[in-house]
Amino acid sequence: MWMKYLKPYRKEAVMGFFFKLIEAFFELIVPIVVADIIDYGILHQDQQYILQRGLLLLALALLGYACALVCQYFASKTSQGFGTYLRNDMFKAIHAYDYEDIDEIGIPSLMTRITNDTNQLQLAVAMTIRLASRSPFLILGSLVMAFRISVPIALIFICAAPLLALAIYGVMSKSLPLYLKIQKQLDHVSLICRENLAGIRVIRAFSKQKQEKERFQQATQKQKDMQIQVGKLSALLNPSTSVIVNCAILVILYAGGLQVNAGYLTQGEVIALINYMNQILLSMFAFANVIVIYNKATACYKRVQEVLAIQPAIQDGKCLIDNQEGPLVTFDHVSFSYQGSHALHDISFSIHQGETIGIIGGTGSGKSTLIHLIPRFYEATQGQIYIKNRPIQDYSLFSLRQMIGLVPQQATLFTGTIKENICLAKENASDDEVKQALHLAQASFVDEWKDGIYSHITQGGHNLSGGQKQRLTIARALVRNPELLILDDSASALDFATDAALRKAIATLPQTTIIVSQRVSAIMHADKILVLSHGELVGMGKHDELMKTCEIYQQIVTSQMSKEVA
Ligand SMILES: Nc1ncnc2c1ncn2[C@@H]1O[C@H](COP(=O)(O)OP(=O)(O)OP(=O)(O)O)[C@@H](O)[C@H]1O
Repeated sequence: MWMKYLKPYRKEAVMGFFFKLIEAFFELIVPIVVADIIDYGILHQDQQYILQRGLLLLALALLGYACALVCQYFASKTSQGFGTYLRNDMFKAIHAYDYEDIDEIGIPSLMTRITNDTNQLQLAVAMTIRLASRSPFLILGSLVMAFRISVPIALIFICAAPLLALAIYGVMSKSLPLYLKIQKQLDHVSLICRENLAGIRVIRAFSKQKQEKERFQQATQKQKDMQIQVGKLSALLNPSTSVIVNCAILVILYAGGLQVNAGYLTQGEVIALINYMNQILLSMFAFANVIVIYNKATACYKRVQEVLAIQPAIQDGKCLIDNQEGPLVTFDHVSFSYQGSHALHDISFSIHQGETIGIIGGTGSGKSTLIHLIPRFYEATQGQIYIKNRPIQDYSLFSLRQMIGLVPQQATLFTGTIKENICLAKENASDDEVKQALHLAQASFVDEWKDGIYSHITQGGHNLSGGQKQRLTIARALVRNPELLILDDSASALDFATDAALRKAIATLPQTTIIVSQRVSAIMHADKILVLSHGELVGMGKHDELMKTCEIYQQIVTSQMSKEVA
């Protein structure tokens, strides 16, 4: 997977790698130049030489800095490009998901995966370019340089380097699992945060601020404790490695001193060896950091891969909806379960063109599930659904969904103007068409606003009342003149008068309509009423027929209509 997303940026990645190696190469030369200054410039009091070498050091530093900048540029370009490409692909994959897949992973998890997890992978890419090449190069380079200066002293390096690696490994192996736990705890903290921000009105309405603050405090406290624990462990790293490095430097000084006295080494070379020792230590630290990032990235990689691996089970058909005769929708012994739990059982009915169908039933009886099968948000587990006498799977999803104007139970609006929200259903709807749809949906309140249909809707439609939001979503479904209008309990926030006016307006339209409602008054005049109970179709017919034949319908009517009708 990595390679697919890195492929378009491979030139940049190679360039970044290359410039980082040049920078490391300059770093390796510095101790030699310093040694020259000590051995020749200071020994012979040659100020000209010291100045020249000093300028060379400055030039090396500037060149190194320039290379680091160029590498940073290419690393950022590669990692940002990689992240963007990956995120776009994930977004595309999520949009193709069936509802079932979305239910399974969950929206908060999808959000974390597309934001945090991809960021972590992006960081791993950048760090691979910036550090993964530099650190091993510097460690090996320093060893080679040490061997070039003095083989016996280089043997001290050979002993010290594995000890250093061991000390770093010891601390890392203990702290890495903690880093992963911290990452999970961070997910938990952000989940509480998101839940609280999204549900702030509910929390205030039930005066649950204190409990929520405590819940948040507990989560952040746990995270703090874990951070301190990992901090304590990491704090061991410095003293332990310093002891090893300083012991090694002591031995280098002692053995180097003997070699200087014997005339095998110069003072400058001893200083260079000490510098190389320090470089090995710093490079090992940097490499350990890369390993931490890789470990975090591995966990994220799995989560990202899961998102990309899901293949939608619902396949697109090829046919377009035409003007064929026959019932618009037919359910033939349809059953449906959510991951094994039954929601609909053996449902059969037909809806003819131009009819108004009412669906009623208790909470959780399967009303929404039933209508979600018509646009193929979910696929029937058993039985067959036909649209105009053709199996629903034959139709292209686009054509099928274009035919339907669905007003979901929860009114969802997007940031933008009212017109932009309405035009979601019909891209090029004119102002007049939008106004007409608003008028039909009893949303004429928009006319009274200063900016009319160009009034702004804030995120989630928070500047509108529940009833206003519902009417706008109804207008959105109406603007495209759908062949089949489905209202899923979408007038629940309207007062009785507005609800009645809305039904009257809709009844003047030629399209087929399905009204799902808990209110008998909303469906009692329908051409056919379906009564659902525990996922079963327990009654079907007109109001008067059901009053005689369906006990559950009678119960619903008596519980609701005693005051209104009787
Ligand atoms: N996404 C889902 N995953 C798992 N189970 C679900 C899901 N949606 C609904 N259910 C279950 O399926 C059953 C039918 O739910 P459905 O939403 O269709 O009922 P409903 O009649 O529309 O209820 P309401 O009138 O309260 O909206 C319920 O038992 C519910 O718990």
